[in-house]
Amino acid sequence: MFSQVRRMSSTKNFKIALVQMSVGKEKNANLENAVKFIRQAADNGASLVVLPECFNCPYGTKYFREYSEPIGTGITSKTLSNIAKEKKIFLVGGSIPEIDNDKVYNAATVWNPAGELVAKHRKVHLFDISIPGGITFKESEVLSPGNSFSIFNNGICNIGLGICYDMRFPELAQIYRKKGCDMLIYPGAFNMTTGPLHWELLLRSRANDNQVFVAACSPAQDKTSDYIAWGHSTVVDPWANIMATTEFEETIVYADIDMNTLNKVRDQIPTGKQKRYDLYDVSSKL
Ligand SMILES: NC(=O)CCC(=O)C(=O)O
Repeated sequence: MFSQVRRMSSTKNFKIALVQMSVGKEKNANLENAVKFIRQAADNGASLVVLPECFNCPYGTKYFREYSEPIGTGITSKTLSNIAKEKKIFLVGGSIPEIDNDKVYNAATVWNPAGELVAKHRKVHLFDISIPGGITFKESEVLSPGNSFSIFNNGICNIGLGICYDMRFPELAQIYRKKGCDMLIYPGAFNMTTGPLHWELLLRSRANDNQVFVAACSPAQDKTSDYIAWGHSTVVDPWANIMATTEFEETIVYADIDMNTLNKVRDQIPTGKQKRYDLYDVSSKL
């Protein structure tokens, strides 16, 4: 029922690492910190390394334009490309504020082991919420939304990308599954109001709805920053089990991804084949 975008290898396993790093106001220091953790993750056997949302810039609308840079030619792209090539890994470069034709996007990049850019995702759903006594945030004051789906293949499976608030939209995840994805990755930075309530629930829901692996990577918590991140970088399997997680500290979260897990759940609870597309549909317009 679901199309397959591309299968490249008979290997069925790989190790993923989520770098829950501290992010401060010095862009160069953030880049150096990211590189240090990426090296460590690769040396510990990870072939796919993920950075958090906004890993080179504090998360806040007042910072996005100032820290923005073009993807491809900016210092962050060069740094990520070089380290992916040096360690021969796939690298999901969290997200950064990207500038393009004077518009600013919250954009994730993916680099292959040759250091080539293989995917870019601009956050599709902007984080505009207002919870009195909790949190008010309006990304759309500064950012423009992306308008596309973003899938890459790490030689083992197809992986769909979203950024943080994107995980609240089950349709995006469903379309990725329909397009043949076996894993979803969300660089993200939830907060102390919605994090405790929804972060794990959303990750496990997207995994369970679609029978896919889900990984979400947050910055570490910094109580002195304007925006206090929830942390809790997490990997969930297609049964909705939490495979690996953490709390607030700077650390790396590792998980061994085994595609046999995915085949088992899809055989044993075959919801993918039981959809009633004669009654309903969720479809991509692209
Ligand atoms: N950076 C974000 O998109 C935050 C999303 C969030 O906290 C939420 O509750 O959703």
